[in-house]
Amino acid sequence: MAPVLQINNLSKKYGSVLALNQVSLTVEASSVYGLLGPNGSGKTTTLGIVLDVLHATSGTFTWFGEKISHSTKRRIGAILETPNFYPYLSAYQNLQITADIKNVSHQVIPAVLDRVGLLNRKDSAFKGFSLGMKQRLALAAALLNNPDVLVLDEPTNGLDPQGIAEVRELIKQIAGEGKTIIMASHLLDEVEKVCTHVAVLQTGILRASGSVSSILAKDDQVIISLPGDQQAALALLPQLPVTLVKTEPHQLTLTLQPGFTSSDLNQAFFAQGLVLSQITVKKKSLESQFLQITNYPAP
Ligand SMILES: Nc1ncnc2c1ncn2[C@@H]1O[C@H](COP(=O)(O)OP(=O)(O)OP(=O)(O)O)[C@@H](O)[C@H]1O
Repeated sequence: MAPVLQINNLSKKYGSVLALNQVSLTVEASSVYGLLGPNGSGKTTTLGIVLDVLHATSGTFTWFGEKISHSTKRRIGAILETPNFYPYLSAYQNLQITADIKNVSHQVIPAVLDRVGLLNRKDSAFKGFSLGMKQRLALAAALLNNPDVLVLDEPTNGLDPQGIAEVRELIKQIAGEGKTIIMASHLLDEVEKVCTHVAVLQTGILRASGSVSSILAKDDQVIISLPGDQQAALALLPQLPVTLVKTEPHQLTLTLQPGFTSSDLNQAFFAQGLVLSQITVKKKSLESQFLQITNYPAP
């Protein structure tokens, strides 16, 4: 099956500013793909190009293996900026207008409002909605034509903690129904909580991409507690695919080479008659990984 979105060597210049520099990435079906990067790194530019709002200076992209067209656009729901709903009209009336623009039957509106948890507020005026409710209505509008993929630019920007939690939960639920989601975010924590895959952009350059878990898994540290003979443990380490990071009384901190798990480590010690009282895997946070990828000084 063709990927949902394939981007090949995309570049974009605004005058002398190179906003995107030869970016390539692949978004597979049913993933929640985060475009992560600081302000000005090219996230919105990337989304604008693939949604046909901006023109690339060079490079190509395909949706579902095809060039963008009316029929591929029908399979994409997007929120690039907070939509301009009419403040005095109700949620339902606003969606009627969007449905007419999208040429979708009004019959789907109650189900879509229910989907985003706003059915009980369908007759309330938009102007009285909280920011989180407004964003959920925007998601409802994007879902009206039952797209295969949702494209969201900073979907929780400006929301309070409750609104953030609501919108994140909703995105996860929508993803759980098999839809692909592509979202730009400058929030590491958000990408870590919501996304399955991530591309890290910095000044228009793709610094890293892959599954969030594979990026997080790099250089995980394992802390082992040894009530017994530490010298025997230290003597065993050179025979194992591990690197010793720190030695403390009754405790060693190690990194494991790919493919060698903490349970393999436990077994290797046990086979030598060394019993570990505790193994703790300390995952490298996405933040420290991100800082390393972008060469920012660690805090
Ligand atoms: N219309 C424009 N004209 C000139 N430069 C632009 C324009 N739009 C974006 N840029 C520049 O292109 C670069 C990438 O901007 P872009 O908005 O894509 O980044 P971003 O990662 O989405 O950032 P943010 O999170 O701040 O929206 C920045 O240097 C920005 O100043």
